[in-house]
Amino acid sequence: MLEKIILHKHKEVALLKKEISIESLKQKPFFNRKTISFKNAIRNGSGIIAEFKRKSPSKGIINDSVDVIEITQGYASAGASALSVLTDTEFFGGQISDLEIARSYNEIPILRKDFMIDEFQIYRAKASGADLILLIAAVLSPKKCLELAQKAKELNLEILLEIHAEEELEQVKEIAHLVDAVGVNNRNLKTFTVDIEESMRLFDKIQKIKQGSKNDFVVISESGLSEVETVLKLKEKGFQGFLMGEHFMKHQNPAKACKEFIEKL
Ligand SMILES: O=C(O)c1ccccc1NCC(=O)[C@H](O)[C@H](O)COP(=O)(O)O
Repeated sequence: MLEKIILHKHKEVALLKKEISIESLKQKPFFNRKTISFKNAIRNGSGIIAEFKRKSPSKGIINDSVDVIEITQGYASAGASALSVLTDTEFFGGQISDLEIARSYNEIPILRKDFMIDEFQIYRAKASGADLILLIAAVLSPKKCLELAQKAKELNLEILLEIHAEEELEQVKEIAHLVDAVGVNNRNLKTFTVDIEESMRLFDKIQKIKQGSKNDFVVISESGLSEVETVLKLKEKGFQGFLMGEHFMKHQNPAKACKEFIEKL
């Protein structure tokens, strides 16, 4: 699935680069805004990163009759530390305008959740109001990952580096000095099964890298989270952030679901 997404992403980005110049992105009002620190927000709040997600390859349509303003404002009022907004259209039904709208109506950090493969997307993330971008180790060579991380830093964006498996820890080592968050994605992208134990297995190894790098990034668990007890177990292990999409979005009132979840933490 990841291969299929990335193949499509290369075509999408090539087309966009023909239509939109980096110079024009630099002229957008959000491009020069002061970003809000995701890392600080995670450390000082509930740790919940609430995701705006209409559909996904694993679940199909989750909720496609949703209003981005109502839901993201609802998440923020519910006590989410940060928002994650999916901007991929083909596989997740998102739009870059979802991010721009969410930015216009919220004052908490926002992750542009997309498959970043080219610096153009980082300029676009900044121009559309993101505070943080996602780098997925499984789809980037170490060289590309470093290049994109450096570009993000140059634009004052924070970085969430996502891993799925132990083999990707090497990549964490390579750019540990640059990242603001390391996330373990519990979803196996071949089988789509989610296993929270993946987070548990990798936590101590990530901590070791963190100590070695002397960079105090936050550690996040992503995907398949739906039980308060699971989040409490992950918190006890040492995880600081929890990325949750489907559990809130499948609810008739995602903001209410988010509020009730955070109240129980
Ligand atoms: O969600 C998917 O099906 C998916 C498939 C292929 C690549 C990425 C995918 N999800 C992206 C995410 O990381 C999740 O949206 C995020 O962690 C929230 O997960 P969940 O709470 O399970 O909706």
